[in-house]
Amino acid sequence: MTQPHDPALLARAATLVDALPYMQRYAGRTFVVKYGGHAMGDPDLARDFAEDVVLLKAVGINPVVVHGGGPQIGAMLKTMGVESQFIDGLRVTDAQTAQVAEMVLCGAINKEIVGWIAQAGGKAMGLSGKDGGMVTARKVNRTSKDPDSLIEKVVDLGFVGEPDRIDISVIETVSAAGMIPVIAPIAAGADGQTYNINADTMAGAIAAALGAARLFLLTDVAGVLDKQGELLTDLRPADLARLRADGTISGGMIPKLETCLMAVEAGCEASVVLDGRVSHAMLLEIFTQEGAGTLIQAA
Ligand SMILES: Nc1ncnc2c1ncn2[C@@H]1O[C@H](COP(=O)(O)OP(=O)(O)O)[C@@H](O)[C@H]1O
Ligand SMILES: CC(=O)N[C@@H](CCC(=O)OP(=O)(O)O)C(=O)O
Repeated sequence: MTQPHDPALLARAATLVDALPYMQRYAGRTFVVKYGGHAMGDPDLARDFAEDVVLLKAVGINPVVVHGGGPQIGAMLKTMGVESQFIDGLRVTDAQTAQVAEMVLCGAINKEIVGWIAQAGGKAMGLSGKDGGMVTARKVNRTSKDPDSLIEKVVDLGFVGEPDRIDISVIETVSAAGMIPVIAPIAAGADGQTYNINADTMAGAIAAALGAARLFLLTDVAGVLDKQGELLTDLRPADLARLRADGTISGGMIPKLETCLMAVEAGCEASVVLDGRVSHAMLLEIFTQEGAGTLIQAA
């Protein structure tokens, strides 16, 4: 028998041994992973993402995937000659747009992710907030101040919703059956109407309801960056308020961090903003001491 003295082989074994305490710590816990529409464009990254999720399941963690698909909804609407308007990062959604969002998110995208997970050797179950009555949505309204009169006006976003009530039994049943739930951010309201939900918001609410050990938001930057462009590795609620007040965070990062904060204040142990453009970023964050991205914890 040959002795494995090859340093490269020993390094591989060391990597696995280093991961052992993290596997033991998280076995049986739930991780909610938000996979955004921008990250889906690259087939190599999609394969790596599916492998990460299947690996988590194989070591006894319960991954729950919530996906977006904003660019794909936009592309479909464009072929129909419809332009979307966004307010605070939310797509103003009329009845036709809600129908297209449901078709794109619950159809092709959801099944594509289920397919990637199958390719990686896992079993996934595609769902939306409607399935099994998992999520009941309520309508979102925004207010804006009229610059002349300074009177607050309600801005109607149409059929944009946010989770109002979450029944976690469907997710738990699917996970307990050895499958990975893959959830599209569409839900019905108490009135039976279909609502389009921002995928970060959906993931945060589900992570809170499940008391998840981690909420991962995969995006297209290294994490939350300071004004010099350096990665901020650890943030607490007071830091977030300061970064917002001094303009360090803007645009899509504002609702993303609001979601992270809401999730940790409502029962999820920590949220992480991670670079979805980096292969296996999630494994590095979970199974190495160095971690990756920005970790957000409650005070
Ligand atoms: N301080 C910051 N650090 C990192 N990204 C920031 C910051 N402030 C604003 N952003 C912007 O937030 C974006 C991520 O939000 P968003 O575009 O909504 O992501 P996604 O489409 O993945 O949900 C980044 O691409 C970046 O342009
Ligand atoms: C209300 C609202 O804005 N819904 C989003 C849902 C998809 C989404 O959030 O996708 P990403 O994560 O890829 O951006 C939309 O219509 O684009």
